[in-house]
Amino acid sequence: MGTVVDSSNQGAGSLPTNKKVSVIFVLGGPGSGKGTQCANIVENFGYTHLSAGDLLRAEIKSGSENGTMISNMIKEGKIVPSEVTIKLLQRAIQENGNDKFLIDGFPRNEENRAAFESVTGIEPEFVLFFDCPEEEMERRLLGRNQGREDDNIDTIRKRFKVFLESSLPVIEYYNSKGKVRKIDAAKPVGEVFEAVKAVFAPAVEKVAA
Ligand SMILES: Nc1ncnc2c1ncn2[C@@H]1O[C@H](COP(=O)(O)OP(=O)(O)O)[C@@H](O)[C@H]1O
Ligand SMILES: Nc1ccn([C@@H]2O[C@H](COP(=O)(O)OP(=O)(O)O)[C@@H](O)[C@H]2O)c(=O)n1
Ligand SMILES: [Mg+2]
Repeated sequence: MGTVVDSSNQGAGSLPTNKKVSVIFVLGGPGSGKGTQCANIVENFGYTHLSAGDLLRAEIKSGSENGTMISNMIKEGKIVPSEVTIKLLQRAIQENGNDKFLIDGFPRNEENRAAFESVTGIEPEFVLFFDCPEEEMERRLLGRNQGREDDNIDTIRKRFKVFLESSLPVIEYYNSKGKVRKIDAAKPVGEVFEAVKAVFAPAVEKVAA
């Protein structure tokens, strides 16, 4: 597949159709509140929310040939090969009229990160990182009640391990590039959103004293 990267388009990315988009990666452990806060950001700042997990679950439901493989990986808390997830993300971006996207739960490992960058040419504007202790995330996941096959204690433990071993290094990578905006996600939803708003609100110019 051909990758079209317009080198004059500094900072923003290009997809193979050459649609120029601005992307924010929304990362954090399972249950840290990514989906909840993305809904708030959509309402207030005009982004389109793309959850990698939601796209994978929709792919299972659609009866796709990859459905069984995806379903087995989600039940084990494993990360689906990036070519599958990236195809779903690319399609969702191309089908949408918006040019501003929150990509939630992706990239989850180095393979996700490197493949997305080389296939799409997109670099995130920044990474929103929801930092939350495991005990709190566990409590939230066990109370989520969305009927998810992976919200059971065995799979939750596996997901935490994958987060520490594979996803945190991606956050570290972006941190070393100065791109991470870390949020204390252990607080109540409204307080977390206040911190999120401070990241999205346009910088106020400092007035010289
Ligand atoms: N700040 C918060 N305090 C308490 N519960 C929360 C908070 N944010 C989200 N939740 C709840 O925790 C669960 C997981 O949140 P969700 O947004 O689905 O997280 P993620 O997408 O990171 O897994 C949901 O039931 C949600 O309502
Ligand atoms: N980039 C991604 C995102 C999710 N997934 C799979 O989908 C599962 C659920 O992801 P999710 O983002 O919906 O989960 P939460 O962090 O919202 O609880 C993960 O545990 C992985 O099995 C993946 O394989 N690759
Ligand atoms: Mg989620």
